[in-house]
Amino acid sequence: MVSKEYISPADHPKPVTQAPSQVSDIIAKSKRKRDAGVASEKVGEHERENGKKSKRRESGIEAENAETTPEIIEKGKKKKKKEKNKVKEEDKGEKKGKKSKKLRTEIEPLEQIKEAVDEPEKEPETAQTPSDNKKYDKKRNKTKSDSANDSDDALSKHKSIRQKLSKIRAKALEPTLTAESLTAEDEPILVIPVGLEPLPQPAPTKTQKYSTTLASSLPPWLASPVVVTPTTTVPFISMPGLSSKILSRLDILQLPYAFAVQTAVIPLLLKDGGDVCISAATGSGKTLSYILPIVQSLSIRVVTRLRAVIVVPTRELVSQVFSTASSLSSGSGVKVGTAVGSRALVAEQGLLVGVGHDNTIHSKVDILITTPGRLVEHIKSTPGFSLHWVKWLVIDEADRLLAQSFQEWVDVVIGDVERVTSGLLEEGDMRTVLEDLGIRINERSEVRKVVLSATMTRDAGKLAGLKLRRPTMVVVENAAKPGLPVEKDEKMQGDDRDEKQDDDDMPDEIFSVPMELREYAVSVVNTEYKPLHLMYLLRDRGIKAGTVVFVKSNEGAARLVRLIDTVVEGVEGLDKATGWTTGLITGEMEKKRRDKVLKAFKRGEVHILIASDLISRGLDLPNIEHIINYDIPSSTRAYVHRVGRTARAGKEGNAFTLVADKEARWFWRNVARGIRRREEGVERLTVGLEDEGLGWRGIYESVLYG
Ligand SMILES: Nc1ncnc2c1ncn2[C@@H]1O[C@H](COP(=O)(O)OP(=O)(O)OP(=O)(O)O)[C@@H](O)[C@H]1O
Repeated sequence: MVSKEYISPADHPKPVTQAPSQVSDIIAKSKRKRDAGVASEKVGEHERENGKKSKRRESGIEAENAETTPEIIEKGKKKKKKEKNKVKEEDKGEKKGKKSKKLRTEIEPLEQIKEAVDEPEKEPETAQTPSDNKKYDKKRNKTKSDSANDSDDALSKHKSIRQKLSKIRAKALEPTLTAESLTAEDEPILVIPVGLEPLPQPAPTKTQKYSTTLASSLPPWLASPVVVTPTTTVPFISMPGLSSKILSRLDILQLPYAFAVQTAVIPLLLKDGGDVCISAATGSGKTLSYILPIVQSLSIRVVTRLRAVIVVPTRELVSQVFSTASSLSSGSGVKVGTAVGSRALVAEQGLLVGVGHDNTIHSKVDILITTPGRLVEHIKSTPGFSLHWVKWLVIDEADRLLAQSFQEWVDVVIGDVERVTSGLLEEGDMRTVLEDLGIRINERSEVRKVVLSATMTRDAGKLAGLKLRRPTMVVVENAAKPGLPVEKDEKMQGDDRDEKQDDDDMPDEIFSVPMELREYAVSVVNTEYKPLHLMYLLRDRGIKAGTVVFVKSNEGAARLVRLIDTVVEGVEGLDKATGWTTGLITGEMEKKRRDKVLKAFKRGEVHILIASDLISRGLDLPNIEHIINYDIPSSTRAYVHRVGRTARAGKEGNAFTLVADKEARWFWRNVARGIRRREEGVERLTVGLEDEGLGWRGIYESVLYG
């Protein structure tokens, strides 16, 4: 049995184990210098402190003397009084400052008039109660007893105030928009309410609101991404930095041209740099954009160590990414492994780590593709499983993964890789000194995070947990038909929709679907006959295969399969005429059964695949031509992923959504208008029901009502 004790921090090789003696001398000298600098700074501080103390002593002596001199007492009182007045003035100013800007602009001229007119009465204003009056008298007496110099000062001050007031008065009486008809004789108090009346304002337009919210609420790296148009393409052979081995693999795989996302992301990841977030439509080739640089960078390694971890949300996606990584790395010696919850943990541990002759534990894989929950299990309970050497951390379908906690996976995984990184940063001090001396050292680089989705969140708060370093956002976007950002309130009003499910759409997010996708809304006149609408649609559009029908629940999906099968069986020869064979795939099925159905669908033995949202993300099946949203998706984001199972890698595809009356408002606002898509937009379709008791309807009715 392997034990965790085998991996002590001392076992981890450090980038620099021993500095050359000459170097250590220099470092020691530089340290002494630094220490001396700190010491002299401290002396300086000490001296400053002494200076302050002596000043304090001096003022202390002054104060002592002052106690014995009546003139100085008087001066002190005056000073206090002045300070008191100053505070009052400041308070007044602060209160004024709190008024809204709008009110200020409207009221200010009026207040100036009011102050000017009220000025002579200002003093009595402060003495309203008998006690106030006494205080006021006292104040006056005190003022009278002031020295002759002071009264001269007061006189000149008073004069200058009066001059200022007359200027203000003159200015305020100039005709203006707000106080056009005012004169000095007007009673200001009567005029002020006029200024409070709301001024006519231009009605705020929705477009303004969207653009400002989106731009202003984002940090600069999210607000100004690297934008690539989806039609951009270059031959891999002309892409700088690709090794001959990789080029020959691409050649074997018959992939001569890089897709748009790959043209931007591959060169970025081949160079050193910060983390990268990628937002590109479904089926645009995001997987290859990160697998390729990872495989190339690892193909020069000597020892197998866990250096890349790719996290995806489902087991199906683990298999899919594994297949891309394996085919690209074939012949390079890079070892790819998977970790998924469906396998026994112990069996999987044996596949991921092994014990060498010298009893040291080593990783059996360079790249691990895993679901988040299983990754956490290995971190916590697999002896010798370590993220210490991890150079790449990929989070695919990031918006979904970040929305779900899976044993607090973000904290556990990021916490683990951050520990490694912070260790490197400490070593970085030493590195800087060495590099300053012109000495290059071999170093491990920081963990590089690659975060992807077709509906990448622009919520910086959600991304914060990933602790991104110097991030760059890459967006593959067409500007053909800009969609309006989704507005949260609109969605929440969506009839019988589940608010919680809608929560993953941020207000003001903009989504895109592939340009090759044609979209239709099929209106469901009578929801009782919804399954029939689906069947008529299939029949009328001549759809025979390559179709995935999305249903909102596992139960609903299973029910729909039974219903269609029964109706089809009820009409003699119908199954032959339509050519339909149905298959079911939902989350509650065993992985083995799910794989079987998917394989049958891939082979074309299953024509209509009825599925829950389990396969709505990432799944890449080349023969999907049609997507049917039998149940309306739970959010705009969910719609984008569902329909993205077709029209992939530049191929054409169709998406149909059955829309009941009560869902229409939400659909047209959020899906039809809220997504960037081809010029044609979403087309309306209707299917006509047969008369009662006739044709398929007759069979359907007899199945349901006997
Ligand atoms: N350069 C290329 N040339 C031809 N085909 C490619 C290229 N890159 C990727 N593909 C193919 O495009 C399809 C879609 O790629 P991928 O699954 O990576 O899309 P994606 O952007 O991850 O989509 P999603 O967001 O739905 O997961 C795959 O079948 C893949 O093999």
